[in-house]
Amino acid sequence: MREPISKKQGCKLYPEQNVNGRWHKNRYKIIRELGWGATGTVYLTETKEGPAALKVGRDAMSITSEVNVLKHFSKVQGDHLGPSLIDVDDVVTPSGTYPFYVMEYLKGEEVLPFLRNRGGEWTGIIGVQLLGDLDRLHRAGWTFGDLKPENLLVTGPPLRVRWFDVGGTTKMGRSVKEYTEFFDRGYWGLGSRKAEPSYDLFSVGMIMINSGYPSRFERSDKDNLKLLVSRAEQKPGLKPYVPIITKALGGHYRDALHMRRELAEVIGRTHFSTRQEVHPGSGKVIAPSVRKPLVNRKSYKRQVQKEKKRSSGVLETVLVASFLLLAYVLYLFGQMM
Ligand SMILES: Nc1ncnc2c1ncn2[C@@H]1O[C@H](COP(=O)(O)OP(=O)(O)OP(=O)(O)O)[C@@H](O)[C@H]1O
Repeated sequence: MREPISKKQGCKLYPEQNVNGRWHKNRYKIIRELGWGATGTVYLTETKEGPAALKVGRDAMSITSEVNVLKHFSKVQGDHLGPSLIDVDDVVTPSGTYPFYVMEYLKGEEVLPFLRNRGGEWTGIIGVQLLGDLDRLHRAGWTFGDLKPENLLVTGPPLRVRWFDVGGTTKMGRSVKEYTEFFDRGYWGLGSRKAEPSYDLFSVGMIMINSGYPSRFERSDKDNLKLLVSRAEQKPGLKPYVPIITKALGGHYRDALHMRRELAEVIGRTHFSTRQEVHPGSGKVIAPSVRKPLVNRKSYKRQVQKEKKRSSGVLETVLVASFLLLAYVLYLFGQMM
């Protein structure tokens, strides 16, 4: 006898089971469970068009509310805000009738492991991508609410952060529907749970801190802003972003674009600036590593002659290095768009 995939949800689906939509008559073959949350269980399924994710819920109300958010997202902007919606229907099983929806299957890497294996610039790049998406969402009158690494995936190539679990998305001005303490400014005593842009920007700051502290940490009884900033300062990968994190946690950004612009500037300044120096004799650009101290006139002349001989090689190296750097910068900036 087959074992149910999951016992946590009302409706149990099995590998190889076919789910037949009651109204639209589409058929979905269940492959395996992807995960489960408060409103239902998500399965990987096979459709005529390829793999998809099917979420079956316990009650129609929460499923309808998620479907409405996904529909709204697709109107807000093409393809980054949440998975695209494919179908909405009911399935009839021996234990009852359950609502389900089918969405784009997001295949990718979890954000924290992704960042752990890359340089600090990627923390900024993921932040820039996220802030661009948040800006579109905010301008449409919504806040994401429960923004945390567990609700994000890095898909690609091209590498792109994507969101799922839209259950916490809340209309501006209301109280956020769902939150997770570490990313919630209310928990840290640094603001209210009112759904507004600064609520999500606080969470972006906390996601950046979380990238340096994967196991997270608890609040203190005293000044939590000071605690969070000092934690960020202790991680070399986060250090360049400390002024931005501080402003986000303090609620000083008026919108996501403002924070995005400053973050992009810091990435450019910190990770892609090269200190080039000009050789006093030849006037050519030399890399800092080949520069030698000039002691007196004789040694200076000798050094100039030596440098002249070496300069064509150095120039070549500098050109190749600059070209590679430029290619890398263009690649990374391409990822931010
Ligand atoms: N479109 C998708 N593509 C791939 N995996 C998905 C997709 N949607 C959800 N998942 C997986 O299924 C899990 C459960 O998702 P779901 O949105 O139901 O709940 P949650 O975010 O874990 O919890 P809650 O709804 O309680 O906040 C996710 O953690 C993710 O691993």
